[in-house]
Amino acid sequence: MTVKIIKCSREDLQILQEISIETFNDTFKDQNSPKNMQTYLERAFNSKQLDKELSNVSSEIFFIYFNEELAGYLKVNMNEAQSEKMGDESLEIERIYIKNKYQKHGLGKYLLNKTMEIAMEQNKKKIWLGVWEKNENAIAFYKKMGFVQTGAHSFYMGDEEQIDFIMTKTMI
Ligand SMILES: CC(=O)SCCNC(=O)CCNC(=O)[C@H](O)C(C)(C)COP(=O)(O)OP(=O)(O)OC[C@H]1O[C@@H](n2cnc3c(N)ncnc32)[C@H](O)[C@@H]1OP(=O)(O)O
Repeated sequence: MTVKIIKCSREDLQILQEISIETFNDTFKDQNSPKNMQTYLERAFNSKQLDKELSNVSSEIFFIYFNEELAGYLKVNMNEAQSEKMGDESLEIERIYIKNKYQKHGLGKYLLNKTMEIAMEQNKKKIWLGVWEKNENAIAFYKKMGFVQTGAHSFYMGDEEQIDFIMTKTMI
């Protein structure tokens, strides 16, 4: 098996859009109304929004390939690109999404390790993320990777207010 992680640029917008929509749909469509899903997908993954995110120097997006096939992606945010004001010593994992058929092959852990490398290079003290309280699979993954719950915040899925757990890992 070969695994490669490659940083995205603005030229990757269309592929990023496709994998973002596919993985978000697969993860959440069974627990959310079609209307709320549609509203979220259009807001979060429209071309203008993704181009803005790809152009932001305080964010980095990576694709992960498993045996040359695109299997998932990672988005990390630093400084003012973070979704909450966590300060310059923190780094946010905004998204780790692995396509269904590649889950449980260790790829999430590869992306987490990539995040740790970035955090170390940039002397960050903490890595944090927000994860939907009902996303038990991801919560179990992050706990296994050493994250602990440190708070909660609101998140809007369409017109429904949902609770995200904030989970944090302190860099040693
Ligand atoms: C901030 C956010 O992005 S929140 C949203 C997170 N993303 C999603 O929910 C999208 C759908 N899910 C996924 O993309 C993936 O399942 C992820 C990212 C949650 C996990 O990635 P995977 O590639 O499936 O996990 P991976 O195989 O790397 O597992 C790493 C370790 O976590 C453990 N693990 C993974 N999932 C679980 C689980 N549900 N329960 C317990 N342990 C788990 C594995 O056993 C493995 O342990 P090991 O290191 O002892 O071998």
